[in-house]
Amino acid sequence: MALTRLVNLVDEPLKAALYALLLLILGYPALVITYNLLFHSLRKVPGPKLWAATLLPAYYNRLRGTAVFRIKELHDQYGPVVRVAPEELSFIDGQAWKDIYGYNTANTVAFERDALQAGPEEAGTPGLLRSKGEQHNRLRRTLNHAFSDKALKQQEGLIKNYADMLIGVLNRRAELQKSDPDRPDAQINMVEMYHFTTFDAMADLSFGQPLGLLKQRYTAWVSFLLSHVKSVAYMHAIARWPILARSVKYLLPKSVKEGREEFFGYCVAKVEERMAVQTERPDFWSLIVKNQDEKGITRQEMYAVASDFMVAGTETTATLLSGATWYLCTYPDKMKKLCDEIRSFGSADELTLQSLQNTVYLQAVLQESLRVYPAVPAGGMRLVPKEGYTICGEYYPGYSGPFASGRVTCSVMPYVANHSAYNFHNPDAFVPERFVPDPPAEYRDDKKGAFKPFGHGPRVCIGENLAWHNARLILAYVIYHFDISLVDEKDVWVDQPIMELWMKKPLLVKLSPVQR
Ligand code: HEM
Repeated sequence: MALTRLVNLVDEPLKAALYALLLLILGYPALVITYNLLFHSLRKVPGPKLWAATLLPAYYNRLRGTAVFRIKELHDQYGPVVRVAPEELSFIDGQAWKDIYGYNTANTVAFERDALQAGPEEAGTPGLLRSKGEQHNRLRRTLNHAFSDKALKQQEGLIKNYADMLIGVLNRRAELQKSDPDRPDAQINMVEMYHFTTFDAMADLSFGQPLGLLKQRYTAWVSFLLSHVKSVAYMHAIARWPILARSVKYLLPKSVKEGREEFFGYCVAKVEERMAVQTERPDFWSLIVKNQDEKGITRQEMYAVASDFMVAGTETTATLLSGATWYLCTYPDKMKKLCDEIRSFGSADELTLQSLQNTVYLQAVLQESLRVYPAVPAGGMRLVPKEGYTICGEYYPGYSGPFASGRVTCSVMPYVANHSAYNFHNPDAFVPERFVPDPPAEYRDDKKGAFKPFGHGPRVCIGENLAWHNARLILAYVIYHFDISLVDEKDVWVDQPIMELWMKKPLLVKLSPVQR
């Protein structure tokens, strides 16, 4: 009414312009929704109409940290492929890993990573996570030297040093817990402890010096990294709306912007300090610089890569260890089996990278932990090639029409695939036995091809071997030295939002040193 009165006050040409504007404001969304539902190239893909019509349900859930859980329910309802946004598809079949994430060959095409998911560029040049094509191939070739089996053997002493330090800190806390349980520093939050250990170890490998977290309990780095990941999740959501995409950087709160700058500035300074020193220590840069070919890596790329390693190689391993600890405490029979295996070693010195490679149950526990509580739960988004592609036997177009980005995004979300009864029997239960060489009959038909916690293809995690060694060593050390139980046995700790990564709560435990 008020609008009609306003329109009545103005003369005819202006009136016409106002009506046109009104039509545009109301008509454009109606046009987009009609197009998305009735004419879109993905209109026949199963899924709820509301999610297909607009971005709102997908990104409302992403911003609340509930998208992955909702998408799991949608797969239960609609099957192995679901249209989860106007131009986005989610798959859970193991074949989708090969089709979407596989290599470029004579018969297959490597899909490009959807850059919107990684947030804006910090370094002026992409590191490993954001690079594409030839630059990605070159960086991968150069950086592989730091992650080879030979490199890992050389790094063993360095990695063990941090596992030892962790046990030292836990011993002191366990003593306090016994003598004065009410002191705040008698609390043992295993999420924090694992973060400190993996951050210190990764900083030593990336910068030639630790952050000193295990010594000083300085948490700013860890909390910065988690808020950085959260900010990337927000920026990702904003960038999906083309009208807002260009202003993403400016929409960030000042504190987050400053935090990101500080983090990157620190990476630059530490790489510079490290490069000023001639050393034979087997950290990443010794191995990379010594072995690089003439194309090598630029200084700017080194800054970006160091920042990638600190983001990708720390929180992930700490998440795996935290998840494994909670599930083991929640399933005492599994904890007992693991204790029997690890405590059969004659001494802690016998726990080596090599000896732990042969521990069947420890390996099964870590695999099952990554299945039920995947460290990268939402996975990596990819763009369907423009000319379209066949995924799981069905052809999907790569052009999504005149609205939004025009590209079709697709992914396999590890949490969704791993918790689906389509792939796994008893999917929500923690059953390491499904990963031992001769699994119980009911788990023999599990579709293990759907389980790819480190991704697949040309962008598979470069740190996978390092992560396995690190996780085996740290968990074995903790189990060898301590009996662990939860402070609050009723709290379902894994009930946490996912903002790209798990927003982990503190995991408070009681520790008592093993009596031998
Ligand atoms: C449990 C531990 C870990 C898990 C579950 C994990 C998982 C993953 C996954 C799923 C990807 C692929 C993402 C995509 O396809 O878009 C990835 C990539 C990557 N990861 Fe890991 N990661 C772990 C530990 C590490 C460690 C220790 C490092 C060491 C530096 C690392 C460095 C990287 C890097 C640099 C990439 C990007 C690779 C590329 O684009 O070529 N990750 N990781």
